Amino acid sequence: MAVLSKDVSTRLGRLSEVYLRYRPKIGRAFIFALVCMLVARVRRTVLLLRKTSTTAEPDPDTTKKKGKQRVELNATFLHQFRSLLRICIPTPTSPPSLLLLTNSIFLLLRTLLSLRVASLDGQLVSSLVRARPRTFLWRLGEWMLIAVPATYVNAMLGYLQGRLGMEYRGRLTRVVVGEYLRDNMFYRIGNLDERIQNPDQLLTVDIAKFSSSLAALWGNLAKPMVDIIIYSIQLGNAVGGEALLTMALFVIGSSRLLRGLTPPFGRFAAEEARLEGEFRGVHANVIECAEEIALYRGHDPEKTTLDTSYFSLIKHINRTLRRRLWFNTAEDFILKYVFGAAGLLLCAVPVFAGGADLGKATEEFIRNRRLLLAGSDSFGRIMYSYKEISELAGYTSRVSSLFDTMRDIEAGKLQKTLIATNRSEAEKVLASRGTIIESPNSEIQFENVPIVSPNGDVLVKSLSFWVKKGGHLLVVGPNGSGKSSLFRILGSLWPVYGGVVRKPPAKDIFYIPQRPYLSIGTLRDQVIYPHTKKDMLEKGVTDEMLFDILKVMKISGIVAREGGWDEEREWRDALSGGDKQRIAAARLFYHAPQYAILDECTSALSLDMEEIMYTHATSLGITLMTVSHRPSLWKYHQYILQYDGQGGYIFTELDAEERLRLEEEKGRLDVLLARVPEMEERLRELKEAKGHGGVASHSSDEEEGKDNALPVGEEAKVKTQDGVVLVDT
Ligand SMILES: Nc1ncnc2c1ncn2[C@@H]1O[C@H](COP(=O)(O)OP(=O)(O)OP(=O)(O)O)[C@@H](O)[C@H]1O
Repeated sequence: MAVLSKDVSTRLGRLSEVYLRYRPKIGRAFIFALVCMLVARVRRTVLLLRKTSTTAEPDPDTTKKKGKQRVELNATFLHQFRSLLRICIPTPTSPPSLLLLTNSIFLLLRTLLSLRVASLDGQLVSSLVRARPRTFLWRLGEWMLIAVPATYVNAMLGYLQGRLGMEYRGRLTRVVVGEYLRDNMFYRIGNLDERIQNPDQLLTVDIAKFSSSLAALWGNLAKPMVDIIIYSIQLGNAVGGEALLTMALFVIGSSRLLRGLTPPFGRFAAEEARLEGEFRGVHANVIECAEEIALYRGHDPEKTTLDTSYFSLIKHINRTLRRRLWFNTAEDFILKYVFGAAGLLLCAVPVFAGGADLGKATEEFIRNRRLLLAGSDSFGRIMYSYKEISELAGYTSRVSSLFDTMRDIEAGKLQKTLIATNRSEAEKVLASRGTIIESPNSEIQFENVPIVSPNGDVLVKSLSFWVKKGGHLLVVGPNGSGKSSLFRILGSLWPVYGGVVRKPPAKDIFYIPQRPYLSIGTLRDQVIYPHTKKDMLEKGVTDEMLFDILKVMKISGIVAREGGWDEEREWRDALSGGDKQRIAAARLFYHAPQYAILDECTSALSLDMEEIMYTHATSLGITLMTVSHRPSLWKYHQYILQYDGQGGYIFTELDAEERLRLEEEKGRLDVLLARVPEMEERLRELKEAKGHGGVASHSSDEEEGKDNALPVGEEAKVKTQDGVVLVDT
């Protein structure tokens, strides 16, 4: 037994002799193997991404399901990310590229400074162990000298990251807002499509989060990668390639384990952003409709809605926090303690391999330990970045969904739940397209145009009518029959699903809606909207002329009352309903377009103000298209488009004067007819009273007629009561 063990130990001794003799070569071979492994891994990833990125168009079915979209680090993410990145960093010489380059230089500087500090640390401890105070003081001085650039570099890194975030945000916001406000996209997103629920949240919070997350990505991912390579080379030289390879395998294994344990942070981030948007939307609604809610005393239902929305949000955040707690525990355990122990083992290799004196061994141990700590910190950052990239994927998916939806809407690919009873017919109608032609003679003409709501409801199957200059049109019909929808088509808010629409350019048609819109700005801005003061002056209009316009609508007093033309206020709350409608009328007079659509815009005006508005508008040469239920407005129109509410309509010339006279006649007759039973009763009573007076009955008709005649006094009574002649006696 003893012989055997002696034999084994001799062999081990020889083996370690061989190992020590060829150690540098073995180390180099292992480092080579490590590099080959890394290259193979990167190549495999790139190939996989290339293969999948060709089919990486976002899946509409997945994006359609609100809040349930898959957010993963896959080819779809890369595809969306690349599109957004092209906006954030358009060219290699654009300002964000230069900022990124500066950032990278500072990141590299920090790594080099860290290397120097690691080495200095080792030398400081070594001089302590060797009891050399002079060397110690020199090294300490050097250490303090390095601290100056090191602190500056750290501060610069924070500053550059912030600047990068702002640069990305500015570029994205400019592009998105440009698209959002082009061609009424803001209307179409909310009304014709249902994919984007809270564009305001996307445009403000989500873009900001995406930008800061993207700005942090470079520092959290690229820098640790560079660090790991540099530290690995340094460590490889110190502890040998074989130890490094063992460590690398260990790191790869545990990182896989951690990745497996990572919850879907991307989906969590996207869902949180969506719920935040909903919560914000409910608050915005309370602010917007404060007066109505207050007058209805609707605080309880509003509170319930707010509570429900907030509860959904915090429920989600709590769930995310719980998942984060378990993940952070596992992450900390693996990264700090398991890696720490492995690192200590690794640093101990050169010490046990022996040879060096105590001072040298201490110096190497401290330096290696420092390098290893920095390396594991970098590795930790990469692992942490995985979580951050997942969140970035969430924001990427949110911001991209806005771009994708806008692109689809532009191409006419809308997604909206159909409520129409005949779904297949609705789908057919929505899939077809009509023609819009700019009218050469500035006339408006609809030829067989269906009026279809965005939900696929066919309101009018095929509508044909025209409006010529001076031929004022009245549109009437039951509620919800499609009167306003006609003008949505005319204003290009809704698509034309068939037939031909001929119309003048958009600038020639002015719209005054049911609810007068008052913008954020000065009193002057309210009258000239959507013009600016500059436009107004270019048009040759002065404040005095605006004042005269207000005088027509008898609202010029508002200028003094509100503190002058340049006064800014929350006009929505500051003006009464009638004031708002008079301002809207003044706006019409200021623009004096060829055509004006007046959609129930005089409901808060008195009859005399209404008359002033209509007569002044016609005197300015504006052709009016009015939607109104008020018979008092009929006389201002020459044509009528009357919906029957069943999909049918009549378009005909309107003899307004005659119609109004007949209407008044009919009204009077209705009053008389309502009094007939009462009068009959009264006559019967009078007859009876006369009978009781002892008058004998006569057989001849003539006699009877005489007997039944009312006494003069009674007849007069009836006349006085009603003010009209009821019975011609
Ligand atoms: N953005 C929209 N999305 C879906 N459906 C809509 C939209 N806007 C209007 N509708 C629907 O289209 C139909 C016609 O609406 P429209 O506003 O044209 O009615 P209207 O005849 O002007 O009614 P009212 O006299 O009450 O103003 C209604 O059933 C309405 O619910």
